[in-house]
Amino acid sequence: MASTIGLGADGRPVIGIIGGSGVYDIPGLSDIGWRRINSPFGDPSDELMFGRLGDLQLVFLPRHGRGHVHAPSDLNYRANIDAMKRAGVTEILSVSAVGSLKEDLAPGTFVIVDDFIDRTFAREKSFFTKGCVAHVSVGHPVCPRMGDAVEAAGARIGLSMHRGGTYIAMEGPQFSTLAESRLYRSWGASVIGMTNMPEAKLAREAELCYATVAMVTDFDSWHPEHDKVTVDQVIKVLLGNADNARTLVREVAPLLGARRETCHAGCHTALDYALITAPEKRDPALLAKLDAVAGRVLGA
Ligand SMILES: CSC[C@H]1O[C@H](OP(=O)(O)O)[C@H](O)[C@@H]1O
Ligand SMILES: Nc1ncnc2[nH]cnc12
Repeated sequence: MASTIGLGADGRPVIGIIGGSGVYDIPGLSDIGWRRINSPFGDPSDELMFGRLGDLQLVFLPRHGRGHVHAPSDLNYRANIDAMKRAGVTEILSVSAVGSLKEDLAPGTFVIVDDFIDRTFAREKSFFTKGCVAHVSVGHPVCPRMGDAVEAAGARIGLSMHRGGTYIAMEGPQFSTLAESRLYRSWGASVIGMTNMPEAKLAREAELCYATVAMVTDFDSWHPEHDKVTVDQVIKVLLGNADNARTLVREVAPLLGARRETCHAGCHTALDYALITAPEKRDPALLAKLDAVAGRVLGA
């Protein structure tokens, strides 16, 4: 019998969208309702918006809250991912604004990121802390199946897309210095942002597929002809591309929704060999909090 791990109650995927800067809703869905989902890890950024696209269930979370009230370092990434999992989400597509670290990734380009460098340092990065330690693999932090779907959807609607690229996650909220920007370029990173880590790592811990589509809004600080990033410049490019991002989401959802089996890349079984704390030493209070994230392996 086919495994139903990683599918929703109706045997279909439930698509979660985390909208970044400039993406605070997804128009065009039916049966829309905003609902607060409580998480034992704290407050998610906002209520979650539930809606349908045909026969598919979508769940949307504005990463910074409606009205962009939360800074990257203040986001409760654990609560956001836990709430998505509690809402039944099986895969997360992140939409993010980024600076470009490469000449050929001009503002307006959509990059289907396939790797990350995590330079953040002031955030909770794991669900698995004292009393239930786990180490998941993030060697391939992005779900390749989702990347294929985003690429196909982008081609269908004629978006300027680039498949592959490393996203460097910085702490922020200030943009990079010239020396930092040059350093990241020397490391071969393609784009820079402040939010996708630890989000992607936590999604993996929660056994959710994760992919990000990064909208280039600026050339960060390294470019001799564009040597300063400003929010108004970022917003201008964002507003010009937000509709494209929303169209992309509506186009990619049915492709993701076609799956009827557990993700072949292993995202939905990431915890199979990850727990290391001896069962008799596990902290019952932490185990209770992990009911959604790790219920499959903890038997909750
Ligand atoms: C408004 S520019 C800086 C801001 O935009 C990006 O956020 P997101 O990934 O949520 O689109 C970047 O990481 C910063 O948080
Ligand atoms: N240059 C940049 N650095 C970090 N985050 C960003 N988001 C958009 N542009 C950015």
